Amino acid sequence: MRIHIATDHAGLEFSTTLQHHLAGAGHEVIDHGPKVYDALDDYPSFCIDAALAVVADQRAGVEALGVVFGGSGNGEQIAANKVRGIRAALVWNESTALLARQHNDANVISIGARQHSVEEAIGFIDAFIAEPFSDEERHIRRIAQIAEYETTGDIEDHPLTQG
Ligand SMILES: O=C[C@H](O)[C@H](O)[C@H](O)COP(=O)(O)O
Repeated sequence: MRIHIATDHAGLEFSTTLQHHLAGAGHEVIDHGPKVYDALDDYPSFCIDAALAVVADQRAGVEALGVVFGGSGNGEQIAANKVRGIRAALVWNESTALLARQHNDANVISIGARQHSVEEAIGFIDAFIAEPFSDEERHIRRIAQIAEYETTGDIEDHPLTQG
């Protein structure tokens, strides 16, 4: 699996540990920055670059996911979700990591590096990467509705459906 990583100053130390961990697990890790510590750096460009790379890889048929993190993970998730085709999930425990894949087919995980120990966060990321999408019809339908809005700027009224 190719894993695109981005953070900001709040997650830089964690990023180094995480990259070693993922590479050791056999993943191809691509670091979208930052490369050096700057307490005044801004997360959007790093996270958007990583998200664009995930979408480009997936469109080309390459198995790829993204990992973004900062102090809270909130801004990083917001930035990644601005990229068309990205479904970035803010994850804070193992259950949300698994559900992000099972229900949402999330292709980016966002984590608050100031909210967890490195070991805890690595556990969430490993769980996220290993978990497949459920492929269940109701989840496919809901993801398609989000994509419909993303593509057309419009969303039909979808009547309540069983499932
Ligand atoms: O949502 C944004 C992230 O949590 C940032 O990592 C955070 O806002 C950075 O905070 P500061 O600039 O105070 O270190």
